[in-house]
Amino acid sequence: MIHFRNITASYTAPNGERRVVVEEVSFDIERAEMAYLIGPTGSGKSTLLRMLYMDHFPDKGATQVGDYRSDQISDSEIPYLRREVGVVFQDFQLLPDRSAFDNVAFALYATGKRKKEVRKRTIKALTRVGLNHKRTQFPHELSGGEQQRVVIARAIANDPWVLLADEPTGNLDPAVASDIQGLLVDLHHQGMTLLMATHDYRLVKEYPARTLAIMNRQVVEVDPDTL
Ligand SMILES: Nc1ncnc2c1ncn2[C@@H]1O[C@H](COP(=O)(O)OP(=O)(O)OP(=O)(O)O)[C@@H](O)[C@H]1O
Repeated sequence: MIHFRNITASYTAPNGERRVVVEEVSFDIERAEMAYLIGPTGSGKSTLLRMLYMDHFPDKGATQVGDYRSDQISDSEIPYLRREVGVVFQDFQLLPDRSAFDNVAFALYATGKRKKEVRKRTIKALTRVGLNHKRTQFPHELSGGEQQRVVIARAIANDPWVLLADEPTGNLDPAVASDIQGLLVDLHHQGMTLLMATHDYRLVKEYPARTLAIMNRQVVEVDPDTL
């Protein structure tokens, strides 16, 4: 499960001024649950996700992801936490000079897996996203939607129990965005915990799920039908 417990988070501007993003926020995401995170630009959606893969730490309170707590985790444990957490961003961040296969395999080699295991997991992940037949192609030979499928394959190759998606469809045409959202929802139906930051209320309505909104530094539950 995921816990946000009394989280206050901020950034310090170059002039030293502290800008509070969220204040005294608490909520939980159960294992195998799906939830959207919505809110205006700059409201703190990415910041909440970053606090789950421990790329940003709260000033007050603690986040918990599985067995890892932000106030107890050591630097050396962070890579282990990140094996349990798949992350998908809007900008695909694929290596341009590597094939789809190698982009996924690269992430697995980084965790010290052997060649045979890497190959097995890479093919499994590319098959799950429907792109194994294009595994030898380079990112520039793939459409935006296909590139995002490779990114999702890379994120799930380590079999994480939770997927954090930050505007994963933000750069895609509406029809392709729906396809990718459908793929993420399928993964959720297969048991993946999914927390997704989005601006795209159309997708929230198309694939309704628990919806959390950041408003005035707080996180509140909203009814997706009212969006
Ligand atoms: N590294 C940083 N240093 C300083 N301020 C930051 C940093 N990252 C984010 N911020 C500020 O924190 C606030 C929250 O940013 P965040 O990216 O979490 O919002 P968001 O809801 O994800 O926005 P968007 O919808 O535009 O992606 C914004 O005011 C942003 O300018």
